[in-house]
Amino acid sequence: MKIGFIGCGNMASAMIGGIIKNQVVAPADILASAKTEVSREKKKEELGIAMTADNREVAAFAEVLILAVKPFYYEDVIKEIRDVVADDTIVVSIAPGKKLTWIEGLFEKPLKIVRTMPNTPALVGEGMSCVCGNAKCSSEDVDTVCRIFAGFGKTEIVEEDMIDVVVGVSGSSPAYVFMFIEAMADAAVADGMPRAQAYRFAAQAVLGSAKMVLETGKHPGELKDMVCSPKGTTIEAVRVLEEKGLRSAVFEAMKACVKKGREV
Ligand SMILES: NC(=O)C1=CN([C@@H]2O[C@H](COP(=O)(O)OP(=O)(O)OC[C@H]3O[C@@H](n4cnc5c(N)ncnc54)[C@H](O)[C@@H]3O)[C@@H](O)[C@H]2O)C=CC1
Ligand SMILES: O=C(O)[C@@H]1CCC=N1
Repeated sequence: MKIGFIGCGNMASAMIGGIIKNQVVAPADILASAKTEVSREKKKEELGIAMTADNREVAAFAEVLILAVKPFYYEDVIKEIRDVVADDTIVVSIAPGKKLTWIEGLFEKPLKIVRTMPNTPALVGEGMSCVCGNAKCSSEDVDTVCRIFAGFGKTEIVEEDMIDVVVGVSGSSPAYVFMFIEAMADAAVADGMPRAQAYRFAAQAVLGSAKMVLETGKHPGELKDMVCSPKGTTIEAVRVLEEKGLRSAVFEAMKACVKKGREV
């Protein structure tokens, strides 16, 4: 299977890294485009794939074509490539807000379009993404995209409306989690821990906690209660987090994120 990426920024690089590491396809079966010679050389070296300046070359090469530019470039890119995209190519969007009908309309011919929402932990094989195909896609086409995305993490099929929510809960959420890790590490540094060690402790605590949610099936509140010893240290931290509005801050942040995605 030939996979093409139009644009090779943060998200495409994370996906390509995961695809290669997990041997979903060989590096020779991936072609990506980038605008500048400097970034083409950098990505060639970093990812070991072929790079081109020509989006139309990528579009003609790909059996699965991933549009990995910012949402506001979608219109120009689709207009540039639409006459070289073969009728049976699976076109994959990773952009928030750009609806299947809008993308279909721009191609001006019936095509298989799949909307997805990945996240950057794809780079380490721990991505979370969703997938939603248009009416032209068979279940095999959707499976093909799921297989690619499963190469760099977990993936679930959703209804299109749910993609806006996925943007908030997994597409963008690594940023909030990194902020949380950074904040915990800052506090540890303030108490005397060397910074590199503080990142290791904070990040491993987040990783282990996430695994407990996924692997025990217990309610997060129950897992929290298991950490809070009576008259102990943790309940003091919980009290302050509630007082400072952690839950409300996360809730409001995600509402703003999802709203922005709907407006794109
Ligand atoms: N960064 C993330 O965590 C996630 C990003 N996304 C989506 O992925 C897409 C890409 O986002 P990022 O990788 O973060 O952005 P980015 O800015 O890192 O990468 C986009 C790349 O596209 C290139 N580009 C722009 N116009 C181009 C053109 N006409 N032809 C070829 N290349 C062109 C840019 O030079 C840049 O390298 C966006 O639609 C974004 O919403 C989705 C989920 C997560
Ligand atoms: O910030 C953004 O717009 C993209 C979409 C989801 C994560 N990053």
